[in-house]
Amino acid sequence: MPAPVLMVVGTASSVGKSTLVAALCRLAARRGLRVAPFKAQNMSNNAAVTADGGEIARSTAVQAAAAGIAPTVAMNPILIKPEGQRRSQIVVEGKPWQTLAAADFWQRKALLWPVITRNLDALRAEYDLVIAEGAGSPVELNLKAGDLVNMRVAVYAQARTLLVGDIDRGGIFAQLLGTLMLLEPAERRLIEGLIVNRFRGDPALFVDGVRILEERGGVPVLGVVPWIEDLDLPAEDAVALDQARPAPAHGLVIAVIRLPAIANFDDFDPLAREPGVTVRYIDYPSQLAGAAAVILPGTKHTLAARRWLRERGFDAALRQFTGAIAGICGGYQLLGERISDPLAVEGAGGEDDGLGLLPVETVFAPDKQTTQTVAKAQAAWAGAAELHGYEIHMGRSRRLGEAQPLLRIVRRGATPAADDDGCQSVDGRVWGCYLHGLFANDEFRRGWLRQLGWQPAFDPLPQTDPLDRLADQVAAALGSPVLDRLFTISP
Ligand SMILES: NC(=O)CC[C@H](N)C(=O)O
Repeated sequence: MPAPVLMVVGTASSVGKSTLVAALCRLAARRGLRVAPFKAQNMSNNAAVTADGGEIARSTAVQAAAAGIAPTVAMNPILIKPEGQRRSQIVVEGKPWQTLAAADFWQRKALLWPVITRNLDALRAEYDLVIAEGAGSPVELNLKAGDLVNMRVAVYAQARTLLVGDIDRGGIFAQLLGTLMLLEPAERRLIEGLIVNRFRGDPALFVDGVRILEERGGVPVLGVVPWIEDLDLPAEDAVALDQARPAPAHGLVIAVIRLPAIANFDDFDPLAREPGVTVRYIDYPSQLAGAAAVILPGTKHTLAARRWLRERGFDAALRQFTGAIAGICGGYQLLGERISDPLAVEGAGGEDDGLGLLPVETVFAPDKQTTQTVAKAQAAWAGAAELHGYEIHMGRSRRLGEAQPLLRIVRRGATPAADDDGCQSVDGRVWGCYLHGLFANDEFRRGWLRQLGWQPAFDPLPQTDPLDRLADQVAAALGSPVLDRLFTISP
């Protein structure tokens, strides 16, 4: 018997589906179930790399961590990575498939349905329970014919389906009842209940709301989940950056330039978590004022980001900036002298000068490098500990002349390596490399921060795993009888 599927769909994107799936994964795992997350298709430039070098959405990797398992490409068989200008790289089962304009993807989508069912079936054969996540709203009526990720998956798996709405953005009745109304009868029958997410204040004040939803909707409200402050999980996509309130500038300020098609910006979450450090996402050179360092993050479209930096006046501003300058992956490529994409691997390709802050040249290759990578830093401040991170890039960079590397790669996946990566200026003030996840390494992160003048005011308190905190809150909101029912695996 294939494992049952529990599915979470939402009334819109960013209503909290991913977080709820992560919470349910942790709660099911706590009950001893072997549980796996699944999202048929995700659109995000925040990616993770699996042990065998496949690329999947970061949010799915977080859900796998919540389930206590290592992520695999089966859990997110299709990942769409937008490059801007309505083009995206389509990653299928962890590897780039094609780079397509939106209209062409729409034409070719149907080819991908067997990929989705094959991977979902495989998870259902391996685990006791699969918790699947939809995308956006399941009733975008104009897009429904091409659906690969919402009710088509629910119907295929006959999934018990939860519909989540976000009360914080308002219109909760229209969100939930409107969505129910627009589902086809065969889809509607799969809806096991509603969840009201992000409720601020006392849920006792919403009892009338619950009654009205149940009367009008004809399905139970399974829980009113409170607004959870500072959850600190990696954001699913760059929408989160637009919603983030500007952080008050106190202590040491690190500016991160919000490049077009910004990728893997959760690289900087560990910096923001340090006491006395503020990470400020910036759009204009004037916002560099007061920053001790500036970071150029990854980007899915390096040459487009290059032009954007020039247009915004960042070239001169970065030359005049006296603090530290760091670049990760696409950001590292941008710091170099030259960027060439002769095969138009990204966008329309072409070539351009880089910012000229590191003696490095980058050429794009048709094959993508995606690996979990272990390295050692070649800078005294960074300490001697092994650094664990991951690489996701099409570009290959080489140092010019006598330039110093930043890292010595010692392992990629299971394979020992002995390559240099990255580059640092002679005075160490400017550096870049390909390793995402670098700042999650404590010795490296704190070493760099100390270089910038940071002195931890106090040792950070050991924190409870945010996934446990999240799971506890969701468990309290849903209650044991509901969870017992949702996690019943034999009919
Ligand atoms: N993750 C990244 O920043 C990727 C950088 C660049 N777009 C490349 O593929 O090489």
